[in-house]
Amino acid sequence: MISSNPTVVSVQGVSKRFVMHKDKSVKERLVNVARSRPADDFWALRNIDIDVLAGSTVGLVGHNGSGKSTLLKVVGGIIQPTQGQVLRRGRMAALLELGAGFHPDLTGRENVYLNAAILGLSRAETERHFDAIVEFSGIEDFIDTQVKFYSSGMYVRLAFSVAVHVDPDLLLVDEVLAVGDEPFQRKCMDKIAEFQSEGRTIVLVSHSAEQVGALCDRVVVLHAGEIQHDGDPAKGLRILRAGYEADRQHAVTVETETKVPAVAPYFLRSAETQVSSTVSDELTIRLEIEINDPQPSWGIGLSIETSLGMKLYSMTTFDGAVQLPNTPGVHNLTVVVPDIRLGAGQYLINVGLGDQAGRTFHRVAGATSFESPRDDVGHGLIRLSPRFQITEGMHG
Ligand SMILES: Nc1ncnc2c1ncn2[C@@H]1O[C@H](COP(=O)(O)OP(=O)(O)OP(=O)(O)O)[C@@H](O)[C@H]1O
Repeated sequence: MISSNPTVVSVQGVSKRFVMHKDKSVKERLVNVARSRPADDFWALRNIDIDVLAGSTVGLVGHNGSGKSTLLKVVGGIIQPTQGQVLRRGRMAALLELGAGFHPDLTGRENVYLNAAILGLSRAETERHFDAIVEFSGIEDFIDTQVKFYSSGMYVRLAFSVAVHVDPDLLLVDEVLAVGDEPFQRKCMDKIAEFQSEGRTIVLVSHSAEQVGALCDRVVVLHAGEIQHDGDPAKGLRILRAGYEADRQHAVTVETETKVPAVAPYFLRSAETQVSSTVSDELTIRLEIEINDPQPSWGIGLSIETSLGMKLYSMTTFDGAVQLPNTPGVHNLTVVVPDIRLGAGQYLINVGLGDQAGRTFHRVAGATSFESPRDDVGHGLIRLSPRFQITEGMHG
């Protein structure tokens, strides 16, 4: 394992151009031969600089088509950059796309040997790991079947199993893990956690904010082939969500443009959240609200959701008959939620300002977020502190 030089991967000024052939039909293509129509260039990556340090887990996130898989393939040396270079150290194992790496006509067993050899293991080393590889994959009964008869889940099981048993310094994982069933995904997550504790380096592409939030210590957000954020995972996921939300709001705005007043009567200027570490599980939400044009009634709606968008709770001040100020100016409001016992992870708070008639003045999805600390015992959506009582002497 690498320890002397902390950089395992260095992506330097990488850009990747694809040539897009837009001809749609054979006929069109035949017609265009004569005219030799110039192809369109498409830059999937632009000027990417990333140094991945040993022992870190980097998540590549972004909208569809933002360049995540292309970047991972460039890191893995599967495709060459058009500009710039990638330097890598140590043994790498990559799970990039379904189908890559295995030969369809060979059996699972033969592919394990072939794959391990490509990844740099000797035959003797592979033999030593073989049983563990097959056992982890859980496809013992099909190990002597040609892999072209495998289901995509069986395929990923075996490929992941090989990848994690060849002692890689660097593991690259694309969305493929999403193909496995839930128990296997769980197993993969445990394996990845084990890799992390062993100080190995992981770069993964995922659409699951929950997975990225739970696993990564660094998040790179790609947008149209460029780095939009590189660093703090919670912030990266917020930026990603804000992007989704901007797209959604843009769609809404286009629809309702004429109905939105230039100055909202009520406007959320800022929101922040704190989880108190001294008072157990107390959540404090601070809102800064600007009142421009007082209306007969107004209220605040709050909801809490997981980073994956599962709504856990929602309320409005109408439910609680809360007295809110209603004079023009900026007002600071604090909401204290005692005893919020959520499992480890990141949670988002959506804030909406509206009236009882159902009008919305201002709504901000993911206005603020908070991190619930890791629990000592177990894991889940809620935080529990189970106590075990052993009752002895029951058998007389
Ligand atoms: N071989 C290729 N030839 C031409 N264009 C390509 C090729 N591979 C990728 N692209 C284009 O490059 C862009 C980035 O693709 P990429 O697969 O890296 O995106 P992504 O962020 O992984 O997307 P997704 O979330 O949909 O998997 C896309 O617009 C895609 O159409």
